[in-house]
Amino acid sequence: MSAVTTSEVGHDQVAAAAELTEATRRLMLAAATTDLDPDEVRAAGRAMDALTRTLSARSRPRALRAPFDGPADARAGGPDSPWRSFAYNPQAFPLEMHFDGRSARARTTANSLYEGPPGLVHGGFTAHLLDSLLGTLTQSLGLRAVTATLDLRYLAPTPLDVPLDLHARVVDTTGRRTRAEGWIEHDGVRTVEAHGLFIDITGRTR
Ligand SMILES: CCCCCCCC(=O)SCCNC(=O)CCNC(=O)[C@H](O)C(C)(C)COP(=O)(O)OP(=O)(O)OC[C@H]1O[C@@H](n2cnc3c(N)ncnc32)[C@H](O)[C@@H]1OP(=O)(O)O
Repeated sequence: MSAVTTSEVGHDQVAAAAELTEATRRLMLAAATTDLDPDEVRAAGRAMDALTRTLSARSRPRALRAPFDGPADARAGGPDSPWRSFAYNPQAFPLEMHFDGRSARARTTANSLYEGPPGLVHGGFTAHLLDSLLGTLTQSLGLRAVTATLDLRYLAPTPLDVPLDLHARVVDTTGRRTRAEGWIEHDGVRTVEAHGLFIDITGRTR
């Protein structure tokens, strides 16, 4: 079944979905870090199950998603016009991206939900962040491309709970192949860098 995009539902429904997604992320963090007594934790779990039943009364087959042109529209608004990735999917790590020429940047903080080694961000989540930033940058340039390769170098530990700066740029495009690179830094120290190859799938039906 085809995905439902935000261009197919009303503005207020889109806004409500974004608010619910943020509330769900707050709930996930609270659930992961609560130190309440066992009885209170179980009561909270029952309350959550009741909410799950309420929300499931009418469902879509997939999470609501942004239309393909969304990042390009944000780019057209200039570097001060942000694009918010994963605004309707609480499982994914959201990013507020800014595009400028063939570059993109974002600033975020990873909380306890993204922990790998104690106090540090899991390498799978930093890969997710860089794939999102590089992939959305290519998408913002109008390329309908998917990741063919993503080479990562974990240079230094990426800490939780502090501002992380992400950068990406398109290196070149030849035929269907676009190469892009990006990195994450904290306090001027580069912790992860990525080189990606994105292949244009224009014309492919699935
Ligand atoms: C917030 C939103 C996030 C947005 C960003 C998310 C990005 C993603 O995560 S996308 C999901 C992950 N990626 C995928 O699922 C892709 C799965 N793979 C595929 O669909 C296909 O293998 C695909 C499209 C990459 C290539 O298949 P196909 O269209 O048949 O291309 P094919 O004809 O084999 O190759 C095309 C060109 O790419 C090259 N190529 C393809 N794959 C690779 C590869 N892995 N390494 C190097 N080169 C490759 C080929 O050599 C060929 O080059 P040339 O044109 O110079 O001869």
